[in-house]
Amino acid sequence: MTHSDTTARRIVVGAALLADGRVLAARRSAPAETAGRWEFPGGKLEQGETAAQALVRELREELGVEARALARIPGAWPVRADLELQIWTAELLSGTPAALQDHSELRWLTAAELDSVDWLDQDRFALPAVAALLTLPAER
Ligand SMILES: Nc1nc2c([nH]c(=O)n2[C@H]2C[C@H](O)[C@@H](COP(=O)(O)OP(=O)(O)OP(=O)(O)O)O2)c(=O)[nH]1
Repeated sequence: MTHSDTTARRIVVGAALLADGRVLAARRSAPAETAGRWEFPGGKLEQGETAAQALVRELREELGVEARALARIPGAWPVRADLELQIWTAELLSGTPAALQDHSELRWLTAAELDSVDWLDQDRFALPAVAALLTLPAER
């Protein structure tokens, strides 16, 4: 292990919350540099937390829902020198998402609508994978 491994980036997990062939996009309300841009709701992992646990906690805090992480979308994208974005698909267990904290608007987007909002730069890398998931035929 090198020195840079031991000072590894912190991880921010974004949730691609899927329901009825749509994914939830959230418009950030702060800070000024990113306000108005769209993202997958989520946040930084806290000490000792897995990405799946952080996702559940953040969606509870930010959207007021109970959700479950499903699978990680392959890839990791640098947000800053000390922070990298990972995106997981997730499903709603209960509740209706509301912009309680950190967001000014929520939208459920189909694959065709994914390009209709101004995503944060790093999130754009994950959009083709999200679009592919949204266009899969239903399992049954
Ligand atoms: N949550 C989230 N953050 C993203 C995404 N894409 C992206 O570049 N980011 C950036 C924005 C922020 O610089 C950082 C996450 O910060 P955050 O403010 O959501 O984290 P947090 O809820 O844990 O808040 P805090 O500890 O800083 O108070 O990652 C994304 O899809 N979701």
